[in-house]
Amino acid sequence: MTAPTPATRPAPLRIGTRGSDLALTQTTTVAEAIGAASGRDVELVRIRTEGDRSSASLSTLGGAGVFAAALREALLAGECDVAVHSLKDLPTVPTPGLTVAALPHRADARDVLCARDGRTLADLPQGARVGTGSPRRAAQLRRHRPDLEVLDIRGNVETRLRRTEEDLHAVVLARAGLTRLGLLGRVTETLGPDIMLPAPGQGALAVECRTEDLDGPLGESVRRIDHVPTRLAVLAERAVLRTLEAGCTAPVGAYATLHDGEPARLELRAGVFAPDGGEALVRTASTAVPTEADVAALAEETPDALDEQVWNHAVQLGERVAEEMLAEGAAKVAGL
Ligand SMILES: NCc1[nH]cc(CCC(=O)O)c1CC(=O)O
Repeated sequence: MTAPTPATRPAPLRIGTRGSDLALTQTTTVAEAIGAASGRDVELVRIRTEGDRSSASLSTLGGAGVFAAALREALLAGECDVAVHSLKDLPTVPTPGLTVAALPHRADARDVLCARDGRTLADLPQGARVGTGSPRRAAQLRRHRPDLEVLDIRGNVETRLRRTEEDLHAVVLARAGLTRLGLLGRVTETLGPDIMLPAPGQGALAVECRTEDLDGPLGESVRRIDHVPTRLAVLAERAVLRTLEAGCTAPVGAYATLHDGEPARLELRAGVFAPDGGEALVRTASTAVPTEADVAALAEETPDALDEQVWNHAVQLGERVAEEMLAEGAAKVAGL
């Protein structure tokens, strides 16, 4: 390869990231993908966030998006050009001036159990102590195993895993995070969506940039790593969360999958769970969506029609399911 002359080579894309091991591996993967897809140089910029500093319980920390807020401020202030977030930690309310330009291919969205002695949820000892900081996971654990003692835990993935060698029998974590950290060996059971409905957007990353950069070379570079099936699925999942007016720590789960065919079908399962594990309201629904090939053709010919002809199908599926759930008392069940 011949190096372009320095005068014409654009400055590296500066990609903002949180400093945790998980955030760094995630951002490195995205940075490499953008670099490979666009041929541009990329560099990582570390941004410290309140969520990383505080050891307070996640559900008591200043509300939605503590992890995302500092990264977004850095992006708006021009300290970086692109921010990489875990989608499930991103509030559904849009930030003026910022746009999620790419949702790359998502990893396995499911939750997993990491237990002592290779145990599964069904064969944990009576009254076992299980750690999670997530009201959604706690409610579903109690639903299947009312005898468990569910403890609120915090900290990064390694810290939480270590507790299974100390005072806990098990912890529940996102499979995607363990995959990225090379820690899949610690998984003793992958929990299906019928047992543990994942958080909306779990396993997906969101690549955000300033809206003003969308139509330029930066937007063009980032959009290359967008993945249609992921975008469809997470739009439906997050529409559930938004319509229920629930935050990212509410006991709400949603999981959508795309099934091939002519037309393709997007299937959504959504649920709200009473914190004590007593009640649950779970609904499934599906809708026809254009095939990936049709979406690619539209993106080429009439990109302005994508919202109307593609993405709205997913959003409306999520809204419809959430509205049905609200009519059946979802807000009361989940304590929203
Ligand atoms: N809330 C913390 C968080 N944010 C994203 C992930 C994992 C990866 C993902 O879901 O994208 C995790 C850890 C976990 O829930 O186990």
